[in-house]
Amino acid sequence: MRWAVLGTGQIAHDFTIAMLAAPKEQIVAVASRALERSKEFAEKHNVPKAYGSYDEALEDPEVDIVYVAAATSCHVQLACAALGKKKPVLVEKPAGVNAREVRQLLETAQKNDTFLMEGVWMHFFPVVRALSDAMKRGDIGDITSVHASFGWMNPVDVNPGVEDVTQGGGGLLAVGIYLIHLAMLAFNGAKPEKVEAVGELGPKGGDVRTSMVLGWSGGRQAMLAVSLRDNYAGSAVIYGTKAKISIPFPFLCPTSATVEPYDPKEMPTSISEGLPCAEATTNAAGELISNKFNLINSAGLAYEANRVAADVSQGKKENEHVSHELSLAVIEVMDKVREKIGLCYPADKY
Ligand SMILES: NC(=O)C1=CN([C@@H]2O[C@H](COP(=O)(O)OP(=O)(O)OC[C@H]3O[C@@H](n4cnc5c(N)ncnc54)[C@H](OP(=O)(O)O)[C@@H]3O)[C@@H](O)[C@H]2O)C=CC1
Ligand SMILES: O=C1OC[C@@H](O)[C@H](O)[C@H]1O
Repeated sequence: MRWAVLGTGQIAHDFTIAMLAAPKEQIVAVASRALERSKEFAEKHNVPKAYGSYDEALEDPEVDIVYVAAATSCHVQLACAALGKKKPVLVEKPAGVNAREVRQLLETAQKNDTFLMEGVWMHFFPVVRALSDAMKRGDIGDITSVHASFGWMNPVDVNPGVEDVTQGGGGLLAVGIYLIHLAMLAFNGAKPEKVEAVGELGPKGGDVRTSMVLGWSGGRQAMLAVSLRDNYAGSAVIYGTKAKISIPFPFLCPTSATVEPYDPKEMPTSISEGLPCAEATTNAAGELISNKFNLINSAGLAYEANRVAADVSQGKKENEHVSHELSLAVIEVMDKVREKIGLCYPADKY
């Protein structure tokens, strides 16, 4: 498939590099609000076309599919514009800043009968798929609780965007989303019935530390924490009645996990799967690119891109693991968390 990337930031770079490990996929265009930025990006990554506006990329008949990699605050507008042109869309997480935006996006995809998926790449890691299968088989027993965290010390002066409310920033939407997805995966996709949260807002308005306790029927719980001010462990444990699953850092893009039965007669099982980008992958200039990602394990973005391309080729309109229903359920939980911690986005006013 021929992809256009909208945006030239950290994840746009990482996705473009990761795609070198997806030989059937081609990035044919990159678009930015500023032509000099898309030109620079195109030169660096050997992308044939550079556009100085997002709209130009959407008008390009040689673009089969659009990856919305711009700031969260413009996801809905850009993704709806692409869907309006009948271009299938992979939109970075979160798909929108609130449930109203995500509903609008899902309705636009349905109205245009065009593929849409929110880029919660965690679901496409082979380790996550294997764990999901193990849970469905009952290897862990009945799941009782999930404990997970992710956090880092964001240098706010250098990277204000990630916590800036005007860009849809804040720890909850940036990373808390994965925590909620993991918990819902463990509880077979069910939405929590109770949502409690404590949060702290930073100087750019976004939350910089949020802890959530989610409750499901039968006393099942998830204890989830995100921080942009502390190096949290970034690991996860899923407890069941027969065994526990441990996913080490970085749980949201994992290359390993362990299933440990409580019965001492049973042996623990290790699951591991390396990243798709081969050590020797090079760019057009023959330089090694495998160590040039901005973010951890970004090579795994190829898993997601391959799956999306396969779905689109098969005429699907949504993905089975990150369904429209799941995207909506998770943003509804995040809306409730935001209410508890007093986090508002400009788009909440409309
Ligand atoms: N899946 C994953 O692992 C990750 C996903 N993300 C998600 O990707 C998205 C982008 O994040 P990231 O790449 O880190 O962010 P960056 O700040 O690095 O890049 C964002 C890009 O968005 C474009 N943009 C459009 N409108 C605006 C605006 N009003 N303000 C600022 N930038 C704007 C800019 O491109 P230009 O100026 O060229 O138009 C900019 O380069 C977010 O939604 C984030 O949640 C982020 C990191 C990891
Ligand atoms: O989406 C994300 O996933 C990976 C993290 O390292 C990153 O900061 C976050 O935005």
